Amino acid sequence: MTEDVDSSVRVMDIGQRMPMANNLQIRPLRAGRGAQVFSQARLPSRHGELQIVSFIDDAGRTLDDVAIVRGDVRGRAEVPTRLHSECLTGDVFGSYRCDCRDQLELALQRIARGEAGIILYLRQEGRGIGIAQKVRAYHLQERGLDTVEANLHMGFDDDLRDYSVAAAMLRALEVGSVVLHTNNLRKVAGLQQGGVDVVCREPLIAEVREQNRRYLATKRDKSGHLL
Ligand SMILES: Nc1nc2c(ncn2[C@@H]2O[C@H](COP(=O)(O)OP(=O)(O)OP(=O)(O)O)[C@@H](O)[C@H]2O)c(=O)[nH]1
Repeated sequence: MTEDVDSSVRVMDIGQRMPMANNLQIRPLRAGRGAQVFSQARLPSRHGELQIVSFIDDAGRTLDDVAIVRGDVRGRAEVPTRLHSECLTGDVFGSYRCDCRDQLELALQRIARGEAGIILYLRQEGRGIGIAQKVRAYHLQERGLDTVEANLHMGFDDDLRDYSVAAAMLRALEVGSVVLHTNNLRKVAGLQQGGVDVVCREPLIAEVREQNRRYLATKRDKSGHLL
């Protein structure tokens, strides 16, 4: 490991990179595995000056999950941090079926206000079932099932997400401790189990719309979200 001269996170020495063939194998990180920073770049944005950081796992495989970092987070205490689970429909297409995009915007605004902050963009589409199955879940919801019932009907657990990857990424960023912006206590527990010091939780409440009212109620009543 070497340190970039003007970077706020540690990046891999170019000579330590795994062969290209390995880098092309993109697989999810298994629980308990570690991560290293692979590369980073400036990301000037509508939310100010940010950095985007990519990672590899212990076997040298690149991860699809990335960190959006504001300021110098290394060794810093109480860094505002958000774990955002990918939601193609909300994040990209602005769907009102969920509150994902509003939460992402809120999180970006919050870290833009401060000196430091982190958003981990985790490729956990549909709480881990993927986009194809999520569309099927939407179809079932249009026939009367709620979010959890739809997942169960398809033979999945209501939430397949694992936060060990997120913990490994935060450890790789060498963050001192975090303030986690979430309504989901599983995220807090997941990071703590992964050795991240979570000082406290900050709620992240997005606008309730007619189209996402049932989705939010199900999160509160069945998934244990503090809403
Ligand atoms: N399976 C399924 N996943 C959904 C549905 N709507 C949104 N999602 C996914 O749910 C994830 C967001 O998770 P949520 O449970 O809404 O919120 P959270 O991230 O657990 O909690 P917060 O940190 O408080 O936002 C994203 O991966 C979305 O793609 C749905 O109807 N079915």
